Amino acid sequence: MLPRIAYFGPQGTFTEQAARGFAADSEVDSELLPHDTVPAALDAVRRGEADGACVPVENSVEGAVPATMDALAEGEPLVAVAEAVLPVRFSVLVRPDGGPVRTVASHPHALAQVRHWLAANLPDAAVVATTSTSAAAVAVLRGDYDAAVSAPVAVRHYPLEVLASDVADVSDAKTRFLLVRPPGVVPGPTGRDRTSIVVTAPDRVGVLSDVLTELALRRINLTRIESRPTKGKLGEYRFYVDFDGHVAEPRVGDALAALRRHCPRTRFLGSYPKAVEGSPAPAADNAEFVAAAEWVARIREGRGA
Ligand SMILES: O=C(O)C(=O)C[C@]1(C(=O)O)C=C[C@@H](O)C=C1
Repeated sequence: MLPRIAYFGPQGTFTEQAARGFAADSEVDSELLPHDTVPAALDAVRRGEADGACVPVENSVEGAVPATMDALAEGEPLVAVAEAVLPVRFSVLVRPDGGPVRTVASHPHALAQVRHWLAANLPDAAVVATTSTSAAAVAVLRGDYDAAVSAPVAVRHYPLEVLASDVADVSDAKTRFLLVRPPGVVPGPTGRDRTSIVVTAPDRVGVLSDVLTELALRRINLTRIESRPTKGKLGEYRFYVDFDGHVAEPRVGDALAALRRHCPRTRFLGSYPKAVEGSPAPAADNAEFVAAAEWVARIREGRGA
């Protein structure tokens, strides 16, 4: 399906592992194309140089990945067709000939997940942010820094030594990744799907409440809501909303139409199978919505009341 998958690299990131999982599920052999930033991976798809891109969206400890949120809300639309959730535990990598660790580098999300470990084990090391966990490993190899907080697989790609493994302040931390591609036919519902949208709320009283009410009225379970500034006017926000269900389901379609009436700048970011079971599958009471829509259709056609 997706012969070329761009991902947030370089090689050895958690995102590469997620991309490998998506590639393994694909019916065709996929080539994986590393990019140094999330926007670069997404732009490769927009330019037609890749058929899809794998990007991180949120981490259970540090929250949303802003680079991904912004890049999905802006530019040519892309839609998610699959998600993956990976456990996140880190290795601290050093050069084999390295001396004392005075600097330690990683992606800000990774550093935030090992803050306590660093304070306890490398209290004197200066902490430096890099574009990704693997970019930190590359920089250590180059001699720019002394240690990298990386994905455990990074040591297979770079000739570094493991100073510490299984490092994580929160032992069951997880990161969620999306596989996105240009808009096309939405994969069919599976009965345990998630829909993602981004809504730019007009500046009027109660608009966010209207958005949430449209979902609640249709008994649609909200799984995430995040806000980010639009970067235009101060005080103008986008809301990233994830909920259970698939655009093909009548009540989800109804809700999306209602949201679009409240907020004309609503962007569909995809309906895709959930990677983790959580809230109850929404398929159970879809029947009510289908039956009610059929009742209205019969009235309109003069076949009932
Ligand atoms: O740098 C990486 O290895 C990534 O895949 C990025 C990322 C993130 O953006 O959250 C992914 C998982 C970890 O939580 C830390 C970093």
